[in-house]
Amino acid sequence: KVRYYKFEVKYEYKSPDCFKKLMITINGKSPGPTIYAQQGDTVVVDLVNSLLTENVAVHWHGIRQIGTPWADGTEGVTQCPIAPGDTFQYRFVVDRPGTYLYHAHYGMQKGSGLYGMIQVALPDNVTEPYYYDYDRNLLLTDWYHKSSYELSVGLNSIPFGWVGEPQSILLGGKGKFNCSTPGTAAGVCNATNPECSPLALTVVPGKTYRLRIGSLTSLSALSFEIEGHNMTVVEADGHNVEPFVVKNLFIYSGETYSVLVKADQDPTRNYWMAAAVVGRNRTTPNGLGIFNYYPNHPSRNPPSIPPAGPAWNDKPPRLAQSLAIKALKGYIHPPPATSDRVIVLLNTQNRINGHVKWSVNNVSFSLPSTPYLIALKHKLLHAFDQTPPPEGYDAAKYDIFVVQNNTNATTSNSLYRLKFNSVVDVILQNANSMNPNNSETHPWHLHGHDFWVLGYGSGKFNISTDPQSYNLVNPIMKNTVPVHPYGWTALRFRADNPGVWAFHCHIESHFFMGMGVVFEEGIEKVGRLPQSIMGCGDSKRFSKP
Ligand SMILES: O=C1O[C@H]([C@@H](O)CO)C(O)=C1O
Repeated sequence: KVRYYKFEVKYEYKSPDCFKKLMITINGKSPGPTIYAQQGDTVVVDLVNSLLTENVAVHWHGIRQIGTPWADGTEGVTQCPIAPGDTFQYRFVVDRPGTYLYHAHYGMQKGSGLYGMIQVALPDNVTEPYYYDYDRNLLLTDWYHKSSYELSVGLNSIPFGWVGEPQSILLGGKGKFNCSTPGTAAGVCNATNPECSPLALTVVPGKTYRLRIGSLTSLSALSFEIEGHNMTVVEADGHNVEPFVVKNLFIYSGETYSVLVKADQDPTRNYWMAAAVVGRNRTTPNGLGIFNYYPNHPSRNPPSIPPAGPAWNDKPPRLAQSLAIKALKGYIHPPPATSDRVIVLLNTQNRINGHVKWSVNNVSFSLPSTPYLIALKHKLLHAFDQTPPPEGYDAAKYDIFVVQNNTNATTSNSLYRLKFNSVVDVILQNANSMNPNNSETHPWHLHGHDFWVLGYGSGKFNISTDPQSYNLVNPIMKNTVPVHPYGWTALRFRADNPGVWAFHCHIESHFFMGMGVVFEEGIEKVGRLPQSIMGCGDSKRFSKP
């Protein structure tokens, strides 16, 4: 079946957290419409760029784009940006059931509100290996009052202007900024604006809900909880997991989870839903919503104090959750026992020509003006740096626990070329940032694939001993995974999807500052590229019919 959507993308004044600012909406809303489809369907989205003076591109996060690498929506990698006034048609098959996301993938536009969720149902007559009465979704985001332009100019300036902590956390696009915060200009914040009434999720007492939770924060790692209720995690990034019960769910930007929640508490009242920042010293108030027991009024505040959330710097429970996620028996995709290539990616923050950057093996990523997919397919080899990026770093000499100068860091748009169908291991190695005693959590997202998560560890990855601890029995497959502070995360994937695929930190500002790499595989197997992706850089000449 074909699922057709028309998305009109434009700027509007909105007050999602009571503070009025320009934001990007889809058909007048943010989050945009949820895309509903069934496994095997073709999704068609006609994206109308009504931003007037701004380009756009939309990425379908978690959809592998098998056979349609040009529909991945990654500006500079798989397509030229969509110019104002243009309509671009995305057409792709959703080949796996589960919970996915979509969001802008052009500059730092995601942070302006261009995002939503994708739900892919099982084929008829196939049921989930768990029971629920109703299916709901919830998108978590963080929210800045400055425009994404102001934020990106700061990041690119000397001296460096950091984006700082967001002003609000939004649940389903709604939050509540305290309008009496000092420095808030008169007239821009209105606490009684109905646009910022809290999100209410209405439940019928006694029923079990499958709650599909996705995070598309620009910066924040979150802990989500529903006051007084346990949640049973059953799905992660579209894969069934061995169920485990949590009181609070840690979720990083780019991840999705399904949890089962039973409305089994006192039905005469409502309960708080709360999302708290973790991993960074939080100054953002917790995002709140109402878990509304029918027939209580959805706007009736719960009688209790909202949950405070866990301490931001309590790391062990976060690592423990990562380690708890295992593929569900009966749904295990066994990984290949060995790999053909191991790429170690050292994540560092450093200064290049006075600019603060993030680098991978001392290379800070920049996008070429001709998208790689077009450059490689049409052999425009001058379009990007042909020097292969480093396979690793000098682990014997590098102390990950201290601030390092990394004076050899450079900016480059080179990419990793993978042998088609080879098995690749990627080790994400975290390190100290430019601030003493600080290492951050980075959620890394791979386009075009699901990867096996083979393991997590603390400290420096040891290539001769740590692989012995890999989980090759029931590892989960995911498309986004955290690398914890001063830790490592080991992934394996098969380079079997012809195309060019970004792999990057899903923190908007970190990717903007260079924290990413690109993989190419099987470019010769990619079919004829559509005209519609052309028109920028050296691809101008192909855009003429
Ligand atoms: O990229 C970043 O820069 C700041 C800080 O390290 C410099 O002010 C921060 O917290 C980041 O994540």
